[in-house]
Amino acid sequence: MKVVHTREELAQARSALTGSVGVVLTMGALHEGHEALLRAARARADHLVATIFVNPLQFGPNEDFGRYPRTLEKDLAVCAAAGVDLVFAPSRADIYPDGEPMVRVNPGPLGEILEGASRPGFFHGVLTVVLKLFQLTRPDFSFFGEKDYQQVTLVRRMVRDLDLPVTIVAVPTVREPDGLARSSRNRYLAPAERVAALTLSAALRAGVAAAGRGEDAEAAARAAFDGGTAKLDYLVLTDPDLGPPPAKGPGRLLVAAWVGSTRLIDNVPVELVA
Ligand SMILES: Nc1ncnc2c1ncn2[C@@H]1O[C@H](COP(=O)(O)OP(=O)(O)OP(=O)(O)O)[C@@H](O)[C@H]1O
Ligand SMILES: CC(C)(CO)[C@@H](O)C(=O)[O-]
Ligand code: BAL
Repeated sequence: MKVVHTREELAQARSALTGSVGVVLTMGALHEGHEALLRAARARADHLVATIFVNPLQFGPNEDFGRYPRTLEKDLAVCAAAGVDLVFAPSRADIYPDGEPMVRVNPGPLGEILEGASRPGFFHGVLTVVLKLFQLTRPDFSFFGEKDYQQVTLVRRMVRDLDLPVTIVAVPTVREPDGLARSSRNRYLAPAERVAALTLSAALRAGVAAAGRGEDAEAAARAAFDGGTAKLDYLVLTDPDLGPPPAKGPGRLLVAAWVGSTRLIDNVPVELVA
């Protein structure tokens, strides 16, 4: 496995890769969710590239950019075990040599709802760095987790609207045995918060069960959300493209909540029966 840090080193290493290239973009602190993306990519492409970069552009001024876990040595061991051929772990100056970019990707109206409403500018920052990392790594395939459902929805939309030559593959959410969606931010949780965090996935399960009985999935999920020490940000039923929910057919149930000072998100597919 080759590890490169600068865009020049990356360009050289990338041009040596012949055949198809699958890229997994991460912010590091790798866990089993990332490993699932790496496995899916390994199975689909001739070469596997992973990027590790905590993108300052997608963090708000009061968010956790400073304390976001940075565990490069461990991450490299995970990548090596997963069969990664090339890791790109750039510095801030490598990605943003002129400081903050003046030109950014505008995610449009879907970028202003849900995560975008709670984290203003978040999807401008995400899509801008995703586009830059696509330009630098030139993937045939790129793999994103459904845990960040709005993110993969917007990345697909960017690829379509801007004619990017890459196929986006969404990978189902990997969970802890008790249902909590794996996330790098779970490590912020104190033991009591770790218990409280279970209310996100429990609420979603209640919504899915209610939908199966022909009941209101969103109302049931809200009723099941235990606001003990968790504070609900949003809990919304949509269609698979994040539009208004259909009366019948596939939908998506999405939740975000604060558990102490940690903000967690989760979502599930839900089949609506009229
Ligand atoms: N539990 C999971 N299952 C599947 N994919 C995941 C999971 N967690 C993260 N991913 C995916 O891994 C990629 C990199 O995500 P990132 O490095 O931000 O990890 P994260 O655990 O989502 O961290 P954060 O705590 O910032 O949400 C994204 O495509 C993300 O959706
Ligand atoms: C896609 C991404 C790597 C862009 O910084 C990030 O948002 C993430 O890790 O999900
Ligand atoms: N996992 C999405 C990136 C973020 O929350 O900043």
